[in-house]
Amino acid sequence: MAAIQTNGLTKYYGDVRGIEDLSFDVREGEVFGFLGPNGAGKTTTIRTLMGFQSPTEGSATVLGADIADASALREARSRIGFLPSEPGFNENVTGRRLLEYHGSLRGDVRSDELLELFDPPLDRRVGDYSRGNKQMLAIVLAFMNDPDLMIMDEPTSGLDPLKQDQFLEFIRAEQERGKTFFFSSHILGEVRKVCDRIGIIRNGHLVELEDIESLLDRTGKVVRANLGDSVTANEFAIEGAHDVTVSGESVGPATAETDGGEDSKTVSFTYTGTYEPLLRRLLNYDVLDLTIEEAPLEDVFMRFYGDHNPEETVERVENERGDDRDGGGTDDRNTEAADV
Ligand SMILES: Nc1ncnc2c1ncn2[C@@H]1O[C@H](COP(=O)(O)OP(=O)(O)OP(=O)(O)O)[C@@H](O)[C@H]1O
Repeated sequence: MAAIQTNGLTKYYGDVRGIEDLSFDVREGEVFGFLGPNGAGKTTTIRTLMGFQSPTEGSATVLGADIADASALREARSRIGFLPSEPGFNENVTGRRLLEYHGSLRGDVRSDELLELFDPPLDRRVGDYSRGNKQMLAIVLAFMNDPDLMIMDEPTSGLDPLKQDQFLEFIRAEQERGKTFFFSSHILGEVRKVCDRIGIIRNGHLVELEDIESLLDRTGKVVRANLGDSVTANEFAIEGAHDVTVSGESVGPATAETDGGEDSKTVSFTYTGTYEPLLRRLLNYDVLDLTIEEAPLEDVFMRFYGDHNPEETVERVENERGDDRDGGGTDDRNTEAADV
């Protein structure tokens, strides 16, 4: 059974599209990253899956419970942890009080262990917490009853880089214990560290769904080299190099015919090939500095989906996915808001 299954899930806010026709599944035991730029529909998806709002059309199950079935969803939620993007706490009480309160409602089997990793100042008023401390408290509250499925909306926001890494490491360890994760992010770097598969959402549509390695292979790397010798764009017209730039000025895609006429010692481009030809080419130069990094997510969108009509992209993805669907779920329409 899939941990999460959506079928044509759609949510409109009046005339405003939140999400449209989302169909995907999250398998038990996997870490699934849900990526998209601001306003893409990530929070809408999560809030709909949690039963906080009802879909306009389509259906979904979470740990087997139909999100339109309030009592089934309530029961399933005892095994689901939720980490919202902006935890809304009662700011007048201490963290410890909230911990006790949540523990009495949902159970507490591991807050001591969690507090060793994520350590908000429990005896202070939550209203005096920094954003990072609030997020750490939210993490402890979400995990303290040891849920099987964790749904998280931008979970690392507010955490400093060290805590972010610690949190991602924690996710990996939890996955080893058989836990399932569905989380939204707009940071490709963080999802690549932990996710098995990712879905990319844009303008409310799912435009990509695949395992992380395949996506990164297609995305390519951003290469930037400072050379001791002068270079022109044409010299890096190797297969797999895109948008070769010298001196910070784009000269367009490199081809054998193209030579931007630039004379510079810095070259940068996106590269989608294997490393060997790239390194061979670089060996012809006196390389003073070299960085090879993942492309920012926004660039990924621009490269693959920049001018495309989302509907066309969705059609392509659907065709590519073909028989990859389980086909479960119901065909409920216009369901009532779940009472959770
Ligand atoms: N309560 C609401 N009322 C009206 N429109 C909404 C509401 N919530 C979201 N929307 C709209 O739905 C679309 C998707 O928003 P959503 O918050 O789901 O995106 P997101 O991917 O989570 O963005 P972000 O990363 O900025 O949080 C946006 O156009 C947004 O303006």
